[in-house]
Amino acid sequence: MATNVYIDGTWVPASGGVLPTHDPATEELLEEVGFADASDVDAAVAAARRAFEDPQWRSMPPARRARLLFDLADLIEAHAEELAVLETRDQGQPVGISRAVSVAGAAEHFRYYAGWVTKIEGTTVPVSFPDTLHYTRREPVGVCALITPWNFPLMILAWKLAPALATGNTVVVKPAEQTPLTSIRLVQLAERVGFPPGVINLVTGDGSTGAALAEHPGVDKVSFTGSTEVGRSIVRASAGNLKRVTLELGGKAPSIIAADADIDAAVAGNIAGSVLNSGQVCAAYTRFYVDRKREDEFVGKLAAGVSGMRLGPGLDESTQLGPLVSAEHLRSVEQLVATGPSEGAELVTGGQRAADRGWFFQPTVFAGVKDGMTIATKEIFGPVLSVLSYDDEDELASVIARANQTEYGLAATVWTKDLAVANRVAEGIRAGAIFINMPSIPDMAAPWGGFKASGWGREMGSYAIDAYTEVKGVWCHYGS
Ligand SMILES: NC(=O)c1ccc[n+]([C@@H]2O[C@H](COP(=O)([O-])OP(=O)(O)OC[C@H]3O[C@@H](n4cnc5c(N)ncnc54)[C@H](O)[C@@H]3O)[C@@H](O)[C@H]2O)c1
Repeated sequence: MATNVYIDGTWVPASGGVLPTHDPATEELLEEVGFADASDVDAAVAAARRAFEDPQWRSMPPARRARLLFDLADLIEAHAEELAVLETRDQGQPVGISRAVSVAGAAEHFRYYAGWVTKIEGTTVPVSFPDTLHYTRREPVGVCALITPWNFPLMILAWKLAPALATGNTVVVKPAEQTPLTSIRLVQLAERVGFPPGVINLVTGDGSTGAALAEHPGVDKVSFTGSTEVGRSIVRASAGNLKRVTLELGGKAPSIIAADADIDAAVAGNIAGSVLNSGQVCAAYTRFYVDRKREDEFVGKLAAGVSGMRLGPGLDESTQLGPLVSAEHLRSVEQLVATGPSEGAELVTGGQRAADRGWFFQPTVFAGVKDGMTIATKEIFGPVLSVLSYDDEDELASVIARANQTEYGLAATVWTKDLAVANRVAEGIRAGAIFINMPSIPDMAAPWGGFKASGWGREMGSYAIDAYTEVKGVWCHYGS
């Protein structure tokens, strides 16, 4: 079954063969899934188009569409443990994170957008043309390609699928090749809920499958979460028919720790905000700008905190840090970490692969990091924390300027008891989400997305309703 793709309500063998997916904790082959080629993508897009035009979906009463999404949320919860274990086996994250963040987050996302379905309203507009009523309608964009990454595969698919369906679109889902299993399972659950055939299609495959979707003239919108580099190629590929494009891309979030911060709370919160899922988080805090007066204390406690964390397989309930997702990603983290000492940073703890078997990497802290160093500028996407420093709070403007010296702008955080400092940082940092005295946590009701090269558009809340709809203005002349 896993080697099949889901097109027009039927599981059919993929035309491009199979792709392996591995358990990152053991390196063992977990399963082979279908490798969809361009002909599968064609078929999936055609099915999504037919379903989009079919009155069975197009004219489905909103309350019925809402019911489908509520039912899917319930079914996810009914299969919560199975999904959590599957996510951990495929992705590596500790099973507690799979339960509390990935699965619970996915179910709540479907429930939240189920609530929206019956509340997507237009407006009336007081146009100056005489005897004329102007009103707006919100209509679905059409066929949406949902292309997802490997770090939170189930939850990020929910971020896209729930609002896309809530607004009446049809979709072709393309999960990351490293972690396709929970996306396949989610689509199987959606099938049981009773979405009409063709509303949801799934093509597993690698970047070539994603590229075929991004280029396809039958796709109206691409919603992509992944690397900034691939995001750029999606924009280029989408130019042909000027697809709508939403991009959630990379990050290099700064954390500013003021002299008056409660250092114990700042250390705990920054650890939570940086090494969750072994740092494979787009909004992970990675650059720590600490007032020099508190630097030694902060570095010491940060290093003690991360080096005391339990590394292990995600299925072990006591594990706090799981493996990285793949051998390739482990190599990339190792290479970037190696630049730290060679460019003059002080390695305080970690810095090495943590086991011979499984793609584990030690949580790593560097001190004495300078702004231009590779570890302070490149997205590492691993448990690697770089501490920089600044001289005193009069320099807040310059700290903000240094924190802004990055192509990214997804998230940032500040740790202080002074509300004026907190709000100056919130105002000055060019990023889509600023967390004051707290770890970075997305919430389905709040906008999520990046400034600069961290992306285009916003997901979540009412912003996702905007992202998956077109606005139509209707002019109605009723005079003689
Ligand atoms: N901003 C956010 O909300 C957010 C959330 C999670 C992850 N991310 C980012 O995702 C990245 C890690 O994920 P990744 O390594 O899976 O990203 P990636 O860009 O390598 O892959 C993401 C997806 O795109 C597909 N893909 C690859 N090449 C493609 C192409 N040319 N055309 C179309 N699709 C293509 C992949 O198969 C995969 O499904 C990090 O940069 C991280 O910051 C961002």
